[in-house]
Amino acid sequence: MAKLSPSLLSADFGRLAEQIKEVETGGADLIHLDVMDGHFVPNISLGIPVIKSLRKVTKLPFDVHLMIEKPERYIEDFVNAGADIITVHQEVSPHLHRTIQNIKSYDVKAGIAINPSTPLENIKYVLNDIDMVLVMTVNPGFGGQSLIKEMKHKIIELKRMIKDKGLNVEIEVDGGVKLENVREVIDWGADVIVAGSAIFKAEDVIKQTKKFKDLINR
Ligand SMILES: O=C(CO)[C@@H](O)[C@H](O)COP(=O)(O)O
Repeated sequence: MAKLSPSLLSADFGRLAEQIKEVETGGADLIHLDVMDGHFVPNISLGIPVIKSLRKVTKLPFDVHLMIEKPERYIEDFVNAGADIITVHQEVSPHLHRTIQNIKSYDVKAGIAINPSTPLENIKYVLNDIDMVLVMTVNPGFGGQSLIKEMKHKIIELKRMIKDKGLNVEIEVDGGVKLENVREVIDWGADVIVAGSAIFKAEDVIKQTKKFKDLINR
């Protein structure tokens, strides 16, 4: 069964604790935290102290997506802040294998994120070492964009690669996932669904999270 990881990027930043409780009540499986540095992506979001404070609010796993340059410098800080999964971008990690080893040395799950234009070839030789691939289905940096249709083929191909190698690697799909297309995205091969604006911009966040869960479990 696929899991739901609501992205706090579209939440009300003045009520983050409350909004986490709402998606938890609605049945969220993880909490997706987007960290942006204004360099790798043209936006700045939240960082280590915010994650540390939010860690007291819930026991749900923290799925931390680092959209930052030189992520290897901050792995220990994010572990100490309470991350359960740390995902770094392939595009900013020339020593990706070393960074993965570093994440795993803390007993935390390691994910690799790839931008829409990044080929699967770039992660082929580290697939054995990771727990998750985060496929960006929008250009990273902002919530509320539309899913890039071509990513369907990437997700299907990645699923086949993982299956052929007999690996236990999850595919997380991030960007433009709505109630209208979540079933389709799961059919392509998604194991973890990230949804930001489709959840937090809804009038009733608890009800909307439940709707996502119902569709995912169908
Ligand atoms: O990483 C990102 C954006 O860079 C995402 O996690 C977004 O926050 C997803 O938002 P929606 O497309 O679901 O609104």
